[in-house]
Amino acid sequence: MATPKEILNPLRNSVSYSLDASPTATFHSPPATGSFMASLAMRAAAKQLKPFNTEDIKILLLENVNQTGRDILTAQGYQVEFLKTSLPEDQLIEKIKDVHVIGIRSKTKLTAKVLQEAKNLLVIGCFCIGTNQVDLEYAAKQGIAVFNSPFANSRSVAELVIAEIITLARQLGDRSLEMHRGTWNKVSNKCWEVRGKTLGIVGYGHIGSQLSVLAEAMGISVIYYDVVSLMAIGTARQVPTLDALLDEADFVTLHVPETPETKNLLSTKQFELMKDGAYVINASRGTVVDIPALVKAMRAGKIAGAALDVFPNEPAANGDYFTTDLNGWAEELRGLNNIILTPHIGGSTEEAQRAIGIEVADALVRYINQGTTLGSVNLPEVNMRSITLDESNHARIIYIHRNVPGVLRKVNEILGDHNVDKQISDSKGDIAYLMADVSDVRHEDIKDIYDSLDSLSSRIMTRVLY
Ligand SMILES: NC(=O)c1ccc[n+]([C@@H]2O[C@H](COP(=O)([O-])OP(=O)(O)OC[C@H]3O[C@@H](n4cnc5c(N)ncnc54)[C@H](O)[C@@H]3O)[C@@H](O)[C@H]2O)c1
Ligand SMILES: O=C(O)CC[C@@H](O)C(=O)O
Repeated sequence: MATPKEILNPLRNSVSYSLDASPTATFHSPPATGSFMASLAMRAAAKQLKPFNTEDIKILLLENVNQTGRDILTAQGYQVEFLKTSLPEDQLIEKIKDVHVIGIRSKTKLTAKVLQEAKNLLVIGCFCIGTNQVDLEYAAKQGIAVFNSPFANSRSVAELVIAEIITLARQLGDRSLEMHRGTWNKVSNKCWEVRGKTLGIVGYGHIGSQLSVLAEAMGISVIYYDVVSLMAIGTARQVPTLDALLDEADFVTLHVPETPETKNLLSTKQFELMKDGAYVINASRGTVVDIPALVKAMRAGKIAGAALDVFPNEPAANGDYFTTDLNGWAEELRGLNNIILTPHIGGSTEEAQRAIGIEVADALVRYINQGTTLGSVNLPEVNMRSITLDESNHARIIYIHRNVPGVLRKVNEILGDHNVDKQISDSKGDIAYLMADVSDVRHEDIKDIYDSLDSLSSRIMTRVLY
């Protein structure tokens, strides 16, 4: 009968080999820890190997990523450094140099300049919806996967916008401020019910469509404009152009991504096209509204109120000032009536942040441990069933490469001497992602395979998991 030590050996053995060339090259299973019975129970329950040395994985989490995400990552045995704020570029460059994983939210700018310093970086987790803060193309060219949480905070944003629609229609912000200052000002002039009014939603995606349902429940008519043709929910109606929406809507709310096309989507011309006394809500990205033009339109009485949750330049941390140093028009904005200014809190609820923490951390673990790219926003989505504990001499080869002719032939020449159990390859633009599970491989074989793949001219990143 096998001794406890022998039973655990297959896991332990896999720790003994590593390549010096690159920390991204080879990962292997963690040593078994804890009592024998506990380890045995774990083995029996676990279906998947964790094919790498977890202690080697360094993760930097910025911007107060939720505890749920931190717990999942630390439970894997990764070295997790956690900071509540984002970092200025020079400090970010210093920190990113030796980490394998970085977790951010909307404020950390991962530009090409920053990413080119990240020599060990495997994967970026955006613990939010937006990925505009990351140079996705550059990351893909370096073989760095990017994951986000595409809809875990959509409902929170939609609920905030509902609150803002009523708050603006009833001038609640101003009344509350007056009371805080000791002034009683009971007015009904230009205060409205929302029932029977028209909400114009620009961008009918996850958030826009949620909002549509909530708004209709309050007796609001919904129209929407989107660059793609989308099925209307309830009695909402798609309109063919932004101008058509602006012409009809009492409230205009923006739910588009930050792209070159959405920059200043609402500017002087668009405000002129809107109904007199209409309202503007922006909880998408700060660049989507031309704020100086909004200030003018509000001063002229054309726009009766606005709610802004996002700004072109946002402070790095709580407690930082929101001043003209950051955005030249900050004082003018603050001086307006019936304007709600919030510090990018659309997705900031306990529910959303917990769900995002779990979703993104799980995606990171899957990618680190198994190479699965399902849900990646910049690499082709490739998934294969996990290597199981019964398959102790198997290795998973991951070869991220330039999508040029002849690569698969060369890869298969290298893998040809081995038993390839499964193989899958997919491409996205110039980048291709190949995953192959090879059985009956010895440590020497793994090194040969790694070295041979890594020397191909098409190589972007090679990883071997076992
Ligand atoms: N304030 C916050 O805290 C917060 C929270 C979550 C998301 N957001 C922002 O909201 C944006 C929208 O989120 P989502 O989950 O609904 O995204 P989504 O991708 O589900 O929907 C976006 C929609 O916008 C449409 N679109 C793109 N360009 C357009 C254009 N030029 N004109 C009209 N429509 C256009 C798309 O076709 C899509 O249907 C995100 O990109 C993010 O920047 C902000
Ligand atoms: O939490 C954040 O920082 C970003 C929230 C939101 O803008 C998103 O993109 O999900």
